[in-house]
Amino acid sequence: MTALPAALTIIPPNHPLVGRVSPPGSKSITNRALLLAALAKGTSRLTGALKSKDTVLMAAALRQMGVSVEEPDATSFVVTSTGRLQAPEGPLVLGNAGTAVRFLTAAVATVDGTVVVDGDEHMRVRPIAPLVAALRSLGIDATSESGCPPIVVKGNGSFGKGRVEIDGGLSSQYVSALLMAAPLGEGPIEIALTGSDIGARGYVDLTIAAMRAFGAEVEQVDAGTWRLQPSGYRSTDFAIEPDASAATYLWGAEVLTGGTIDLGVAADAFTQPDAAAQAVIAQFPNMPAVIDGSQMQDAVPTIAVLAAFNNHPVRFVGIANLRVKECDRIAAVSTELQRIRPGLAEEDGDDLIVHADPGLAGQTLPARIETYADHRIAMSFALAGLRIGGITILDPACTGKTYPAYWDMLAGLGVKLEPAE
Ligand SMILES: O=C(O)C1=C[C@@H](OP(=O)(O)O)[C@@H](O)[C@H](O)C1
Ligand SMILES: C=C(OP(=O)(O)O)C(=O)O
Repeated sequence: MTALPAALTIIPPNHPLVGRVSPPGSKSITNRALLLAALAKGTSRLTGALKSKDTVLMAAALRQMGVSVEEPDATSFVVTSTGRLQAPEGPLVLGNAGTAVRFLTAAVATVDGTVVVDGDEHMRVRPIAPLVAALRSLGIDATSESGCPPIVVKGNGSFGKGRVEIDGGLSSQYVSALLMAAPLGEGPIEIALTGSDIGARGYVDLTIAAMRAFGAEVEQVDAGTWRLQPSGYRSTDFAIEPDASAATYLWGAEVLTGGTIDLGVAADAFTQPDAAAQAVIAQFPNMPAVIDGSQMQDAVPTIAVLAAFNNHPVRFVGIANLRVKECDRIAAVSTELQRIRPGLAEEDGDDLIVHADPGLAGQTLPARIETYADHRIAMSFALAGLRIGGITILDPACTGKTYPAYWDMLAGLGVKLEPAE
């Protein structure tokens, strides 16, 4: 679909969804690899990469800082760098890409000059104060007036040395950001977790794996402490695996329609945390009564929409973090499920309860789903439209953040989509 309409109505298919679909490359790994390649001297070829709003913004920011980022084909980036980022002309404007904003806020401290890291109106309410405080404790002149972007970083060309503490309770991306910048320090840097535990630890594991692939020395001192040597990075060729969060929509479409979709990759071959969702989705329509979403946060909207069709209610716990994603996802999922049918979901503190009703499938319940500029709300509620007639997704183009081909993918599986006002 070239130009997407303001809204799309999904016509429930009268057949199981069957076919072969390759999910796009991982957003998390693509944005790590782009940054690490830019911090390495030489040329790195990244294959299997995601080309979407979040990664295009990261690539553009790196180009602004003097890095050559070429795009020989639809899934590759070729990054050539001196290994240093140069001061950009204007601010780095990064939309609502949490990875780009958080990772670059730390990395630009290695620039000799002033860098403003900014995002759109949604990003400007997503917290970054813990990361700014950690940078300041390393002697870096970083400031954020509101505790959210924009952040002004006045770098002196180095990332400092010594010990830094970080509370990753609101976002694991703060920890990943410090880890990736640390090999550019003046000396060894120790990063220690403090306060609340980090949300999804699997993202830190992804970070460390990517850093090691680019030649960094990362030593795990204990469960919450890492020691980094000032090794810098080595350019390398790097293959990016498909996106596990994107895969959750395909696993969901399969179980909801009784179909078989071949992703070309087994669930246990992913290294991303959201792959854990497959084992839960595979239990549909008898998914557990309590699901801890803390280690598969981006999959929670997918599983919550499936839960509406489960044989019994589901309580999602460990998901407080979802309130500071692209939107408040606990409120959004609850509100939009209730738009389909009042009483279908409720918030209980920071838990989300979905009151399942297997009888929903096959009904027509017209609902215009508000998506809050959040790709995951659009993609997960589209799944409801596979079994309920009358589901209209507003602003379908918002899936471009991580999955621009989402609607084409559904159409390719035989799902009819009708433009709506
Ligand atoms: O490091 C990453 O790539 C990500 C970490 C998670 O965010 P938080 O660490 O902010 O919870 C996740 O929700 C996001 O989509 C990607
Ligand atoms: C939370 C997400 O993105 P980010 O934090 O990278 O903006 C997401 O993709 O679900």
